[in-house]
Amino acid sequence: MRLHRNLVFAVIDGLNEIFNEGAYADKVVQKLLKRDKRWGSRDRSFVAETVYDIVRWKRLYSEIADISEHYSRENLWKIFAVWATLRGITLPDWKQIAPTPTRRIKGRFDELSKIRKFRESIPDWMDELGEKELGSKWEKEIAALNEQAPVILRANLLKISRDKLRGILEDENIDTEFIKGYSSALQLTERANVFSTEAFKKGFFEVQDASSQLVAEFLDVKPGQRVVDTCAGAGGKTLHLAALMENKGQVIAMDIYSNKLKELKRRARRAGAHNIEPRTIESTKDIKKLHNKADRVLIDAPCSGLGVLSRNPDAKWKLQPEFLDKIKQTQSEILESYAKMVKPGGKLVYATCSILPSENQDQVKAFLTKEIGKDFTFVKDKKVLSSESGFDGFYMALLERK
Ligand SMILES: C[S@@+](CC[C@H](N)C(=O)[O-])C[C@H]1O[C@@H](n2cnc3c(N)ncnc32)[C@H](O)[C@@H]1O
Repeated sequence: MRLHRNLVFAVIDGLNEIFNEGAYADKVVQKLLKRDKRWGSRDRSFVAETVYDIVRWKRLYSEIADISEHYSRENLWKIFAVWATLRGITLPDWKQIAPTPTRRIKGRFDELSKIRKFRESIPDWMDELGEKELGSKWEKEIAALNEQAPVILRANLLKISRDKLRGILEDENIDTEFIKGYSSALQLTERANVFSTEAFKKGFFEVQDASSQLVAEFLDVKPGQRVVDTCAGAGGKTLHLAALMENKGQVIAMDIYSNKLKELKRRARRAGAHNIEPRTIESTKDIKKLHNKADRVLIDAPCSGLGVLSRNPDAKWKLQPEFLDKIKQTQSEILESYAKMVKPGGKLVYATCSILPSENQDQVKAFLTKEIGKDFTFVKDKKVLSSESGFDGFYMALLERK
């Protein structure tokens, strides 16, 4: 592979923003891809994949390059040289790239690969926490979370069947496969920019991981019901709920951030989902109004996101143990408060994209001992590990109000 100067410079600029300015990798990559209109799809994938790769393996590569905390441009070039060397790419003779001893890099790689926190490129605290919470499963799980996530689509059954969508995408040169056990999902056989397809513009599909597609189904919604999606965000699961309800009944989509709900509205228009009512949560009054009123409540709780590291590798470096303590407190408060919206006989799903029992089954157990929790019976739960499913790590529990 020959390295192109303007592409590698784009990568270095992107890493600088992510490592030094606290920018989110997905936003940075989105911006970088707009930098040069002449870039073809291979150039764009080089930029996106190299940035993500280096973010994912930041700790390992930094150790190999002997870099401590300071990510000066000079150090970013050193990390890039490690990335290229380990991939067998011949380094060009550019002044930014210092002479790089290939044998030393490979030797350091072999040596560091014997220690999990380096091999899997994660902070010490995360490795300790993963082992404490998941025991012997952690080793395989963190390895799976370091794999590049596949691109999965959810066919929007309000507009098209999964079979038809597959054919339409094929006509646009995008090949997909069905995934057994996931009724609306299509997996891309090769990465492609699906957002530029006509099918996307017409609202025929959403990009949504296969594990995430299990959540709305777990809530067992029926057309005509009143469903509250309490942490709706930009609406990934709201749109799925609307489709499962065949546009009949009402989905109240709530979140504390109105800008996310604005995006949800846009997506709902594209998807042809007409039964969604976004409502920003301004105060507890907005929740109280709905006490005992919902047939179904979804709590897709804010969480550590440890189940989706494949998609968001920069979370390894952004996440802090203090945040985890805070978010667990929020999860417990949300569960206790929002459960009151379920009417007698109604159902509640508590879900996270975390793999940690302390954010998942332990939260549900604790909830069931609270005053409101005693009104509920536990029906079932599903713990999705990335190492077992091949998709994002997720948790979902179904409870029923007596
Ligand atoms: C896991 S994300 C939701 C993802 C979304 N359901 C989807 O499928 O795309 C959690 C959401 O909870 C929201 N949130 C955080 N604290 C909240 C609270 N106290 N009440 C309601 N929503 C909250 C966040 O803004 C975020 O959008």
